[in-house]
Formats: sequence, structure tokens, C-alpha cells
Amino acid sequence: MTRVTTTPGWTDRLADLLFTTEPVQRIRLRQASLAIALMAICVCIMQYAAWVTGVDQGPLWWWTVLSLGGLLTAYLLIRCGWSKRLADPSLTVGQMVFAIASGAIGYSMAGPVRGATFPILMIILVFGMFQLRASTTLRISLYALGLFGLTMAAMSQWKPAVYPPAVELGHFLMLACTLPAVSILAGRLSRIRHRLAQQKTELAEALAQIQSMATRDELTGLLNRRHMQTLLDQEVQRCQRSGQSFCVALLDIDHFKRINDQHGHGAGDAVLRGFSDVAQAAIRASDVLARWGGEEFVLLMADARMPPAVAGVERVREHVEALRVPMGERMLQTSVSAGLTQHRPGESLEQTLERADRLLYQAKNEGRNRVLYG
Ligand SMILES: Nc1nc2c(ncn2[C@@H]2O[C@H](COP(=O)(O)OP(=O)(O)OP(=O)(O)O)[C@@H](O)[C@H]2O)c(=O)[nH]1
Repeated sequence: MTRVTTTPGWTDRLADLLFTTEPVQRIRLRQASLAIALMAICVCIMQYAAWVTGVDQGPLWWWTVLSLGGLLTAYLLIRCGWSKRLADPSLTVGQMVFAIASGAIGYSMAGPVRGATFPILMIILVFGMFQLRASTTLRISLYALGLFGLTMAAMSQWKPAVYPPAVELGHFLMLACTLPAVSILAGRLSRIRHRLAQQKTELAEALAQIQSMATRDELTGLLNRRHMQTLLDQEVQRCQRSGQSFCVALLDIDHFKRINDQHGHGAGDAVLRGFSDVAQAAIRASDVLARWGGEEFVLLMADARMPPAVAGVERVREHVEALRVPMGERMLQTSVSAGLTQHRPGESLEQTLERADRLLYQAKNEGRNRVLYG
């Protein structure tokens, strides 16, 4: 297989520089950049409205620097990783609280064009709606209402000619009606998000369960025959490509029918589980053990040469011989026979397994509790 590698273009490099390559940080930094972009648009609208109506733009420039500078600082705190130590590493609440305060200052400066701050306020609240809990959005809405209310009251006292009390009361009532509506919408969104997250978790759990059912044997927890067949087929293909080889062993518990007959099916099941546990503990992490059917198991040893493979299966045999399965007052003892072989270049999987099966049969005939290889 040819691996296609592409050199990142300048846009990718710029994106990495601005947003880092860390997925979660990327989301936070994209969001902070969006906040800066939205604030820049709002600032332009305010500046344009002030220019058209002849309002003194000097203080507005200070406000512009403060507003954009504050959000830029938030971006930099996220970018350098400082915000990771906080409970809210995206600084969403901090950015919103700052932007609302900046909106209230803008309102006090804008005079006749102060109405332009209302859409800014709504954009700030919508910005948080997609991430924050409904209760947090409600608290931020109340904070915005309080801060704008205070600003309106102060300005109507200080400059009643530009901020007539009746008009300010009207503005306040308008905000008092719209802000709770935003909170209600945020609450709905929060519930939908919560339900979606819950469904996602449930789906992931169901998928993991289905995958386990499709690939694992219920009694022993080992891989099942179907999945082992897939792994063996893949191993044959891999060896055809690489010229390497693998070893495979068929293992069969000795006189298992006797255990069933003398102690019952439950005892047989307990022995199967006990066998699986000790065999699993005896093999290397890279080896794979599966239940092939009944009391028969397959051990796949990828990349293994014969001498170490023999030692591995022999270790399993010894562990099984030492196994004692408690059954009431008694301790059940068992043993295992195994046929081990190495896959030869050019042969099919069936031919390899047939050879292992013949060796297993021979091991049984020679008295059981032994490993034969060839
Ligand atoms: N308890 C239990 N028994 C099983 C299960 N699957 C297969 N068996 C039993 O395993 C026994 C296998 O018996 P045989 O094939 O005669 O083999 P054996 O008694 O182990 O004899 P040798 O292999 O020659 O040593 C049968 O009695 C099956 O019913 C299972 O999941 N649980």
C-alpha cells in the first residue's frame, strides 16, 4: 500500500499557528477568534453610526481599543495554555462578562447611536447559548440587565438631554423583556444538548456491547471463533506480504466429557472459565487466545518462531496442570493437550490448521497432557 503524504499549505500552517494542533484548544481558540471578529464588526458599526451622527469619536476609540484588547487578551491566555488551569479553560463566561461590561461602557459613550449596543448585547448572549448551562446564561442575562439598567439610570441623571429618563426607561423595559427570552431559548438548547450527549453515550455503550457480543465468547470472555478466523486470515495475508511467519496451536482440554458427566455442566463451565483465565495469564501480550468451540481453543502467536512458541504453549500446559477449580468440597483438576505448528509460505490457513489438528490428535493418542509440534 502506498502512503500518500501531503505537505501542509500556508493556510494549514497559519491555522496551526493561530489555533494550535491540539483539537480541544483549536475549538476554544476558534471560538475566541469568532468573539474578536464579532466585536470588531460591532465596533465598526458603532464607529460608523457615531461618524454619521457627528458624535465625538475620541472616547469611542478608547472604547474600541479596550473592547478588542480585552478579547485579544482572552485569546492569548487560551493560546499560551494559561487558561487550562481554570475550571472554564475556554474563558467563555469571562469573555461574556467582559464584553457585556464593554457594551455598557459603549452605551454610555454612544449618545444618540447607543441603540447600536443592543444587537451587540444579543450577539454576546447568543454566543454563550451554545455552550453554557441555562442557569449560567440566566445569571449572565441578569448581570447584563443590571449593568445596563445602572448605566441607563446614571446617564439619565448625568446627561438627561441626550439620555432622557423616559427613553431610558423604555430601553430598560425592552431589555427586561428580551433578555429573559434569550435565557429561555438557552435553556431549551441546553436541554437538547444534554439529551444529545446522553444519547451519544448510550449509543457508544450499545455499540461496545454489540462489538463485544460479536467478537467475544460469552462464557469465557475470550475471542470467539468468528473473530479468530478473521485474525488468522489477516495474519496469513500479512505473512504473504512480509514473508514472515506465525505459529498457531490447537488446545483441547483432556477428558472434559468426564468432568461434565461426573460433576455436572456447571462444573464443566467453571473448568472452561478457569482454563481461559490461566491460559490467558500464561501467554504473551502479543499472543491471542480464542475459544474455537466446545473445549477446544486456538492460540495465535504472530511473528513467533518455533522454539519460543513451543515454550509458550508448554507454559500454558503447565499452568493448566497446576489449575485447581473449586467445586463444593472438591478441587477439580484438569490438563490440556496441544498441537502446535508454524504457517508455511504458500500454504492455506486450512492446511496449517489441519496440521495442528493432526498433532493434537496425536498428543491425545500418546496419553494427553502434552504439546506436540511440527
Ligand atoms: N460444560 C460445558 N461442556 C461443553 C461445552 N461445550 C462443549 N461441551 C462438552 O465438552 C465435551 C467434549 O467431549 P469430547 O469431545 O468427547 O472430549 P473429551 O471428553 O475432552 O475427551 P478428549 O478430548 O479425548 O480428552 C462434550 O461432552 C460436550 O458436551 C460448554 O460450553 N460447557
